[in-house]
Amino acid sequence: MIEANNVDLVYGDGTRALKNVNLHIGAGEIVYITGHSGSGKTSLLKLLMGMEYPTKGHLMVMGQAMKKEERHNIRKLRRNIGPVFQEFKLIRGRTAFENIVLGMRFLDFTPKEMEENSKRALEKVGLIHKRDSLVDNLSWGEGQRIAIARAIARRPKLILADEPTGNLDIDNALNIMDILTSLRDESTTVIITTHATHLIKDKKEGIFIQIERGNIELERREELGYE
Ligand SMILES: Nc1ncnc2c1ncn2[C@@H]1O[C@H](COP(=O)(O)OP(=O)(O)OP(=O)(O)O)[C@@H](O)[C@H]1O
Repeated sequence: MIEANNVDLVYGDGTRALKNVNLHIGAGEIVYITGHSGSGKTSLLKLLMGMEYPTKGHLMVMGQAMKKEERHNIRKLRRNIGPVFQEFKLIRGRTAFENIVLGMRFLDFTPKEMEENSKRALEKVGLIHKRDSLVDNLSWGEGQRIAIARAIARRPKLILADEPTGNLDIDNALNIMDILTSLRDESTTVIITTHATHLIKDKKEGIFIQIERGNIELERREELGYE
């Protein structure tokens, strides 16, 4: 699913945001990335989405080489990626349902599939009762859950969530974490960044990656034994 070999990311002003990153992440994994503010978490997700390109090294995402010359193909690859970023940019003046459907446009879904996928996504985030509410009237936490619904309704193979719990209170934050963790299945990989390590301390399976100053300092893989 993701193969990074000796990847560096240097921004235009010379900031070396990622240094020698090596990563091997398979399909159906759950990955938690932690690190202090400015450590490089968002930069890593930007590389995985093709919003930035490696300055050095090789990066493959779902079989696609992530480099500038491949821009056209990377645009197609994005159809299989569900981003959940902190500024979740819901479209005001529209309902929760409309926002989710708008996230599926241009993706070859039939109207019936759009309807069914949106309904399933709203159920998954526990907000089916807000289907016809204007997003303007939702709480911040509800808005974030609609943003997750919008990302998953497209049935992406890779979900990238950047600080998805923002400044939510602990109960809401844990709820969002649980929803995101539950999206992982055999074919769907979920990657979540957070600076709030207490939100993942009870997670018993997954790949735990710690980034500091652009370096991957620690990588731990935990598998849950099935009885
Ligand atoms: N477009 C840019 N141009 C120059 N430097 C940048 C750019 N974006 C990020 N940086 C720098 O790269 C480094 C890593 O930033 P990044 O946003 O990836 O960190 P982060 O771990 O996501 O931080 P936070 O938790 O605060 O969001 C920081 O030093 C940041 O200032």
